Amino acid sequence: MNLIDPRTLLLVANLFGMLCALVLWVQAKSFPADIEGLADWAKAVILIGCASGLTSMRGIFSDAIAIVTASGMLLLGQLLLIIGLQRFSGRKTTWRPPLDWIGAVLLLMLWLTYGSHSYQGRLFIMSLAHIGFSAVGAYFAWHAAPKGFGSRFLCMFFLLGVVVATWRIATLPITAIETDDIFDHNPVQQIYLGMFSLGALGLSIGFILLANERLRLELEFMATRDPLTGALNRRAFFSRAEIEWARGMRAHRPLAAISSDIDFFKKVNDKHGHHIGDLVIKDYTHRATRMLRLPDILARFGGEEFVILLPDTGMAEAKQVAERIRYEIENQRDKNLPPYTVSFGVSIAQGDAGQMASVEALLAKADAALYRAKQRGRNRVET
Ligand SMILES: Nc1nc2c(ncn2[C@@H]2O[C@H](COP(=O)(O)OP(=O)(O)OP(=O)(O)O)[C@@H](O)[C@H]2O)c(=O)[nH]1
Repeated sequence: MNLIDPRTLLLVANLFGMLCALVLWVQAKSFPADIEGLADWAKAVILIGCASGLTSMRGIFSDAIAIVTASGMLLLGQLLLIIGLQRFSGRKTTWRPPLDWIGAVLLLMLWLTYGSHSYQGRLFIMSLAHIGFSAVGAYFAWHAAPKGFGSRFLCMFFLLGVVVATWRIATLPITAIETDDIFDHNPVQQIYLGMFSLGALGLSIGFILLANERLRLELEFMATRDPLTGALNRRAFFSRAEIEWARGMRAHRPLAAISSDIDFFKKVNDKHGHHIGDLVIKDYTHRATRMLRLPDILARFGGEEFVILLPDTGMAEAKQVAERIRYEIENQRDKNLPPYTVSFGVSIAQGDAGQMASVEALLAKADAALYRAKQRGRNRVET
């Protein structure tokens, strides 16, 4: 029975696989350096493609090439998929036990080819190795960030690899005809080959999707966040603040803004160096953020200057928040950082139309209050 010519299917799937390798290669060259693993995947897909190509040359090339070398390339390709995923996830790469196992499998393959001439034995061993790699791949794909469609798609194709190889082992006894031909006309073998070829293609597409999702998140982060602290930048702050402003006005709810500035920050830099200055800025961001509620927005406007927006918050409460942060910064010191203090200026819009014209006007009032706090000795809250 001939469902579809297996050689044709293998050839077409490999061709698409090579195109995916090209895409992965271009991505590896053009994506930010911290998105790792793409080059490993490109190499892996090429290795797996070449292994399938050699396999399809059974009878033309010697068994040492068409069986043993092809199996070695296939296993190395599968290992590279895992290595690529480990790099992508920022994990330590594990070459060593897997390379030893691959060596052991190849010795066994040599014996099954030239010693016992067991086609079924070779299928069994290779399916077993495939189950192992696919299961590990599914684990890493599931845990890869971002946990979006790409990670799930990739995980599904690895799991499909586990299922297909398990099914192939389970059907070995009922297809136990010693044909010694990978392209035998047994439908189980044809489905296995087809699923295997499409599986490699699906994995490549999954990894491309995953890497693209990571890139999109990184670009989004770069466009909206301050790189030093991870706090919102000025542009992102205003787009969020406009929404809160409109919401507050419509519901007649107050909206508070707190401007803050680290005191004598120039001295911190001069005395302890720019690196410690950076750590102080990060420390302030981290600790102030921890003391805010979920709808509150903290943004770094540049240097040591920060703005906090508190939706649905009146003057007394906003002043309390600023005072709490000021007190915490002054009294709960990180022993590895120099002591520092922060000044605050608080302003609110009551939520009544006509009372204050815009977010900019609200911030200007908070800045004026901050200026007074600096004038009146720093390390204080003014309204
Ligand atoms: N380490 C570090 N320093 C920065 C950064 N951005 C700005 N600065 C420094 O922050 C200092 C701000 O100094 P000033 O504006 O004079 O204010 P100040 O010394 O904090 O004095 P007051 O605000 O009046 O209390 C400058 O020396 C800047 O070089 C940054 O990202 N990292």
